[in-house]
Amino acid sequence: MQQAMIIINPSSGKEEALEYVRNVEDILQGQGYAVTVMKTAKELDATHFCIRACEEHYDLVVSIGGDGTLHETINGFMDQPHLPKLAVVPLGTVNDFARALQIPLNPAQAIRTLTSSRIQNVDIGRLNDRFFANVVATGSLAESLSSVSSEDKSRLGAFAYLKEGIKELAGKTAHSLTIRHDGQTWKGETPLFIAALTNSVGGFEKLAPDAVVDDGLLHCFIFKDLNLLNTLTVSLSLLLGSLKNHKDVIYFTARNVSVSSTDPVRTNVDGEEGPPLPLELSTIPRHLHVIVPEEE
Ligand SMILES: Nc1ncnc2c1ncn2[C@@H]1O[C@H](COP(=O)(O)OP(=O)(O)OP(=O)(O)O)[C@@H](O)[C@H]1O
Repeated sequence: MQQAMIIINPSSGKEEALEYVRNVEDILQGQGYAVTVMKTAKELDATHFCIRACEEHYDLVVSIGGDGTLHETINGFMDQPHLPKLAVVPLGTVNDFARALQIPLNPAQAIRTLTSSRIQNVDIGRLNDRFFANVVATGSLAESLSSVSSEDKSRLGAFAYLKEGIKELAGKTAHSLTIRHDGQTWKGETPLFIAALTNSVGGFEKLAPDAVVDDGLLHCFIFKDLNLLNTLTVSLSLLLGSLKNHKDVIYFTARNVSVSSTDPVRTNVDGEEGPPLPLELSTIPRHLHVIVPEEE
């Protein structure tokens, strides 16, 4: 019999996660799976549960929660010879991974995706000794992103990040970063560096419109300068999907990127606070096997 593990964060979204578990169990049992439900109680539980699913040769892991739960879940896949398929029921406020894969943001509809026979192979990102699913950001603006409140994210969606960013611009100076890729080195002051695996970052689905989930590439943006005036034009470019053409933005793609600084600089990884610099970033192409909706 095939085995499925449901990893659920009961605190995700508006604490409505548990309502959906019965539904997911019914669908999986209807497909012939023996189902194990694992509820997270604290940080890293999802990683430990997923490691167990790999070691015990589960066929499927279903992550029910926000991007934070998904991030912890995929880190359970690290260095595992057996990888179960992955399914996602998004319950967070941003849900970049689901957006990038056209998994419905409505949980009831996302659950119906579990009956799909379509598997999408998806790149995973490596950051030092851990994985990421969507994005790594660093610089003084990225530091402020970790402090965006859940209330603001629920109320304002992606614009919560713009609000926090604009507030931050008034107060802080840019850090000096060294960014290396493909034999090239960029050195300079920047308030924000972003490396995205998918098109959707912070809920902005057009931030990296050229990013395809299985292109094996990091889509990187260096913001050369963000004063209050050009932030307006950068924001407009962000909404229109033309950020890479903005005069104050450097865009490049790479398979390997390193970022360092002489300053102590923090990072934001998949929407949560990440490790401090230095960073070694790379991709593992098509490493995840994700259940996605059937093509229309
Ligand atoms: N039972 C729990 N109670 C509180 N926090 C938990 C629990 N289980 C896991 N966590 C932590 O909650 C963090 C955030 O979870 P997640 O991102 O899934 O939900 P969210 O905060 O609702 O989503 P979003 O960030 O999109 O708003 C996880 O990274 C995890 O460490």
